[in-house]
Amino acid sequence: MQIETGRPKTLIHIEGVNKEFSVNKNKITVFENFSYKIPEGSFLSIVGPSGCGKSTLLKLISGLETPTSGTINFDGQVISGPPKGMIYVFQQYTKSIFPWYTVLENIEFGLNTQKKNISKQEAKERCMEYIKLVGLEGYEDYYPSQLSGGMQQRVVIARALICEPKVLLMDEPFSAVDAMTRAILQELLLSIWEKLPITILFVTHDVDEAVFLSSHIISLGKAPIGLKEDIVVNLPYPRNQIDTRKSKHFTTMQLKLFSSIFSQEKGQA
Ligand SMILES: Nc1ncnc2c1ncn2[C@@H]1O[C@H](COP(=O)(O)OP(=O)(O)OP(=O)(O)O)[C@@H](O)[C@H]1O
Repeated sequence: MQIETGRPKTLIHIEGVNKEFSVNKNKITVFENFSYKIPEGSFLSIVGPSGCGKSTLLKLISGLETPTSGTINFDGQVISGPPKGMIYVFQQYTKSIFPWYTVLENIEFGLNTQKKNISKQEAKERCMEYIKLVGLEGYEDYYPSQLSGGMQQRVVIARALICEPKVLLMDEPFSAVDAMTRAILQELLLSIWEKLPITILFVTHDVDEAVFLSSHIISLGKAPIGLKEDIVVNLPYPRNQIDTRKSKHFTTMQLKLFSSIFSQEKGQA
């Protein structure tokens, strides 16, 4: 990955962003003069107390929300709507896949949004590549209702990846599955990130998950504080759920982030 080969290029540049919402004539300021550079090839997690603006930041980067002022550049272009090369994966996988399509057809749908002129055979081969990548080989003819929650989320991930995005935006993608499935999906996601030339932006409430996955973490303060901590996670890849968690660096970082967010949440409660 880029992050291991010296000085990485900035892929996304957030410059002086202000974001305000108006609700019933009340103004909510989420970001004030927020700036940040996201390195190409990084796995960046965004953490912070509830309501600090994690999802808003992801939506601003994806072009689903517009900054009140300031700019966000992606690959040298100012974002003014959903840019090509970014795909959003939501928490609620059940709402993201088509129940009337099989696994293969769901993934083919992703492919068809990108590549119109490929043969049926070529499309099937490409889909099978991604089905294997997410560990769903043998399930290609199953319908979503015949799969577990974790398997459905794998379908969503494969459908996103087949579009060959430069950036995968994930908003709490594993929060609706049980703890063990989540641990398995975390390892799967890391193995994919290590294989593909992709940058992942990942919103999570779970600092443990953020430390396990990320090369970089930003911790946001209560709105409109914006950036509170900017951390490079110096844990070697490949990581796994047992050895990585045994590391002293893992527990130190996890505790530091947890106490910072917990004290802010407690102050608010
Ligand atoms: N479309 C919107 N209209 C009005 N206010 C909004 C809108 N979207 C977000 N907000 C407000 O912006 C602030 C940040 O919300 P956001 O969802 O980004 O926070 P978050 O850190 O992702 O929260 P959580 O951890 O609880 O999911 C909140 O006060 C929220 O009410």
